[in-house]
This record gives sequence, structure tokens and C-alpha cells, in this order.
Amino acid sequence: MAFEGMTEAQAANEATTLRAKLNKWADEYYTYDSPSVEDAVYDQTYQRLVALETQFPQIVTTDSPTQKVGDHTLPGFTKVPHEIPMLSLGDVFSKEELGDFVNHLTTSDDVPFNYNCELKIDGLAISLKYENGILIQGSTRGNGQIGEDITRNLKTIKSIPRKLTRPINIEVRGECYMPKSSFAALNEERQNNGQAPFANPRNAAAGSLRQLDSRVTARRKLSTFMYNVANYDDLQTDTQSGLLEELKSLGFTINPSYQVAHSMADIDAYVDKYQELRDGLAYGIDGIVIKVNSLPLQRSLAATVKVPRWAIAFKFPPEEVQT
Ligand SMILES: NC(=O)c1cc2c(N)ncc(C(N)=O)c2s1
Repeated sequence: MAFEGMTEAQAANEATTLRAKLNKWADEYYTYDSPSVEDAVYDQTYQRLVALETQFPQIVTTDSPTQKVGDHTLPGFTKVPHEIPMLSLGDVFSKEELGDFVNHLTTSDDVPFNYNCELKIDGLAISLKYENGILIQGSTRGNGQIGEDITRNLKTIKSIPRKLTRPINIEVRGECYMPKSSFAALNEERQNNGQAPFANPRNAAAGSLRQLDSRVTARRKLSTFMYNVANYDDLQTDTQSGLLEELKSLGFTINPSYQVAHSMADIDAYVDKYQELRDGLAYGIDGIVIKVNSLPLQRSLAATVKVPRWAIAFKFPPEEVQT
């Protein structure tokens, strides 16, 4: 980016503004783990300052973020491409819409009425890659195609096995969340330290996972429920419900509240049950996920560009905030 016609004074002026922004954002990121801007904004601003200082070397100051060679790392993590995209889910907000989705699928695609109902955990989607049963990489969903490598941080979470009970190659997807009790304790500690509290457990989990210092992550008492696999090759089961049991036998933590449904009445009863039990759960949920139970059928139904055809999320209204 050339700075045609810009005087040195103007360059120095803009550089001062950019430095102040970068220092503030880095402080938010490293000290309060609650950055107010996306990494991309930080990166672009940083690159503009580098370009300004390159074109006007005389405006460089010793305290400029560009001069912190070595201990200066841009906030951000190595990018990880998801060979199999981490899709989001289609949402419905009423039992009528839910019935339409399920009945349309069952009639038009000749899908037997056999669905697995699972709780929709209010956390951060993660992907875990294992080779010969050893955890080699953990990443965030990112934009679904490209995530961030947070392996170091995920290794501090007790519910994530470092080594599986079978030496298989597998990539597993699930949710990392902060239990409600850990969230309350963390916010109390932050308020005692004069730090801004996290708005909700989901933000707290995200902020804790995106720490460059894994020791901070380790203190945050995060947990996980795993629920999908990105490759089916090594599995001994051909149903979603069987998959959850298989993941459990491999050493993963799964959410035990899943239930196979053989009718709309079963699905509606499950939705009602967990709408009732929601406030009393130890973790946040924001709905229910209803999936075709047959894995081969899931594969043949596959996905549209953004969401799977074989699953839907029934969303609950936002939980009342306990003040
Ligand atoms: N975006 C997605 O595909 C999903 C998101 C979630 C979530 N937040 N919690 C549970 C499940 C599940 N049990 O499948 C899924 S699936």
C-alpha cells in the first residue's frame, strides 16, 4: 500500500494512532483475554503500521509494536484447513417446523423413522485428530473450512484423551464448554481482580481456548462432549447412537442424554423433557439436535453447501440470565 503525497508529519501522526490501537488491542488480548476486535483487524492494522514505517523509516519509535522483535507475536494461531468442513446446522424454532423437516425427510427420501436426539451444547465447536490413537492436532471450527490450531490448549483439558483405547486414525468433532459452576467462579475472580466479567459460559470458553498461554487455559476447568466423526472408516457401528457409544469406548466424553426416537411423539417428548431440565443442567444448552440415526443414510443424504440434510437443530429461546 503506497502512501502517495503523504508528508512525514502525516505519516508520524497516523503511526501514533495505529500504535495506540495495536497496544490497546494486544493488552485486551493478552491481559484480559477478551479482545474487542477480530485477529484480522489486528493483523491489517499491524501491516499498515509496518508499511508506514517502511516508507518513512524516520518515524519509527522504539516502543512501536513492530520493534518488539522476538516477544512480539501477533495474536492468532496457526491456521488448520478442515479436509471435511465443519458444517453448521439448520435451525428450527417450533415443533411444527421440526415436524415439517422430519416428515419431509422421512417421506421424500424414504428415511425410516429412526432419529437420534442429542442436547445442543452451548460451547465452542472443536475438532480432534488422532493418528494410531494418539492426539496429534486439535482445532477450532473457525469458518468451517479453516480453523485455528489450539492443540496445546486442548491438551490441558482432562476430558480430552491424549491416547485412545484403540490405535486408530480418526477425526472427532464435538463441543468444548465451560460448566456453569466454573463460569460463576471465574467471573467472581475476575470481578475481584477488577476485570470485566465474561457475558456467558460460551464466551468464557472461547476466550479460554484462544489463550496463547496454555497455563491460563488449564486453570479454566473446561470440558467437552464429542458427538460426530469426520471419517467413518475405522468405526464398528453404523448408527449415530452406536457412534456415541463407540466414542465413549475409545475414551471420549459423550453426553449421556441422547435418545433414539421412532416417532414424532418421541421427538416432541424429548424436546419437552430437556426444555424442562435445561436450567438444572451443569452446562449450557441452546437446543436439541435431531439426526438421522443411520450413518450410511447420513452419508447418502450428505449436506447442502452450509448444512447437513440429515440433521436439524431445534433452538430454545435464550436462557433467562441468573442475576
Ligand atoms: N454445528 C453442528 O453441527 C453441531 C453443533 C452441536 C452442538 N453445539 N452441540 C451438540 C451437537 C450434537 N450433539 O450433535 C452439535 S452438532
